[in-house]
Amino acid sequence: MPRLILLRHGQSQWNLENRFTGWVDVDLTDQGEAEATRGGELIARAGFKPDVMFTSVLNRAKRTGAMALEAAGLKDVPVIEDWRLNERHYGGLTGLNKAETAEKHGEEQVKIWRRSYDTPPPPLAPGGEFDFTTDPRYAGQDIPDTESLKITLERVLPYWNSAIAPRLKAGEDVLVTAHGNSLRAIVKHLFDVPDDRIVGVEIPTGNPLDIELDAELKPVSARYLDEDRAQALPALS
Ligand SMILES: O=C(O)[C@H](O)COP(=O)(O)O
Repeated sequence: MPRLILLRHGQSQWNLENRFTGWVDVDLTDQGEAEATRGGELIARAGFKPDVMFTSVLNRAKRTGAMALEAAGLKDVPVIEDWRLNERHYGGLTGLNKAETAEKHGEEQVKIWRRSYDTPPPPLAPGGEFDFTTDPRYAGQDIPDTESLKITLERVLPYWNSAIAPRLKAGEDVLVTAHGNSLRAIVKHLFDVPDDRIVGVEIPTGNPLDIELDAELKPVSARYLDEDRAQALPALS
């Protein structure tokens, strides 16, 4: 049975500062690095040896994956990176402090922007500090200026179907190191979570989510490897 581990990056500088991050390339904190290493140790202890690692193009995910593989003694695992595994694009909220934004717009509005399935934040104004359209990593790509989880899923899922699922269907084991919301999109798809229930799914930083899949890639079992930092998982159907 194919085995999939989803690993959200370790704590980033802007997780610590409570700022909307999205596509900004902030690095891991010391705690984030420790979480990545611990994630790798747990992966090794669980006997997981991925055939391939997929990651986003953002450093916090790439570094978490590299540190985890190193800690697991699996440095030689091939790595494939793609922007479609990036964090959801936080649009005009990018860079703002989450608590200050809640004071300004109200808790309820910020919750809608953060956790509703299909309400995107306001778009990012072009030409500002966080305009990614000139970033060479996205050259030639039709990139968004804001994303809800639904929009995020609509670019994660084609990549899942074309690049990741075929490897699992071929019987390979796969590690995906990515972000809170790109991983929520994958979890929504795999566990068939209804639109109004995905609000309750939170993925902790640096805690490997170990999922055993059947031949049709339906989850057969799922658990966080660090039980002390686990969050509730959707029911297996
Ligand atoms: O992009 C961000 O700010 C975080 O990584 C995820 O944010 P969220 O908890 O608001 O979804």
